[in-house]
Amino acid sequence: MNARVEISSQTDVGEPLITCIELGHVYDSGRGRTTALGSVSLTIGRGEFVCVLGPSGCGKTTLLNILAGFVLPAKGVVRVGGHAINGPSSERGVVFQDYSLFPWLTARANVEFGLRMAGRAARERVKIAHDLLGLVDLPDVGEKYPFELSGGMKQRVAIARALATRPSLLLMDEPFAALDAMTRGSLQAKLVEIHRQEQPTILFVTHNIAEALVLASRLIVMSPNPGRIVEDISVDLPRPRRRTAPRFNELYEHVSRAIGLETAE
Ligand SMILES: Nc1ncnc2c1ncn2[C@@H]1O[C@H](COP(=O)(O)OP(=O)(O)OP(=O)(O)O)[C@@H](O)[C@H]1O
Repeated sequence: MNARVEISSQTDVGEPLITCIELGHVYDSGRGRTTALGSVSLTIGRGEFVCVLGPSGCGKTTLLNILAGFVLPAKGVVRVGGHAINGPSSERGVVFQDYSLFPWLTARANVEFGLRMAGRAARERVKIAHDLLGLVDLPDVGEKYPFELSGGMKQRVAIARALATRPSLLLMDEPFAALDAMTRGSLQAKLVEIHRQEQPTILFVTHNIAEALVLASRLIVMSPNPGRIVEDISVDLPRPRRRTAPRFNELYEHVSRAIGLETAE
């Protein structure tokens, strides 16, 4: 039976933090041009937790990299906090899938890195790193190097590092994709808790529909050729989210269809 599912779209985002107007990007590799983003218009409010979903190649990472300041868009307008993006900034914390910690620095020095770049005093850096390593449940690993940490621990340190400068925006590109299911579940719960406590705006790219439904208050579903937004869904599930709840499954099925998946993951 294919029951009709009521889906509410996001309408009121409160005070906007991110504004994209007809954002487009084309990669020209010399061997051909790829339109990674067609025309993306999007407003994200302060404090929202937004997951971006969509099949491979629909432009999720490109959108994230534009917001991070790593990629200059070919056309359109993009503003964060009312300002145009000119490059990377400590206002925007970034966490990638592959941990991307500096291997020659201890966990504590990794967390302190952005603060050091910003010229913050040593005593203040030590205190912030200590507090953030506590927040991600790693109070005792400060003097360890990345090679001494598990994948889940490294990703916790990467989250602590991204939070150190208290960015208004946290950009996360499949940060838990390489982790086993148990570690992934515990980091999802940790991130929900961090969002509740610190209230950063989070833009989180994932392929995993269940993960998006556990985390986000809003889902942006994208489609490829060219990359564009096809659905903007308000996640009306109470917290803590239960994967067995009928509404969870309804939304799961709806998003699967929007992405073009026939079967559940
Ligand atoms: N540096 C690049 N040079 C040329 N083409 C690129 C480059 N980066 C991405 N592309 C192309 O742009 C399109 C969008 O890529 P993007 O990585 O943004 O998609 P995605 O949705 O994040 O994919 P995935 O889920 O597989 O990570 C794809 O067709 C990709 O091949």
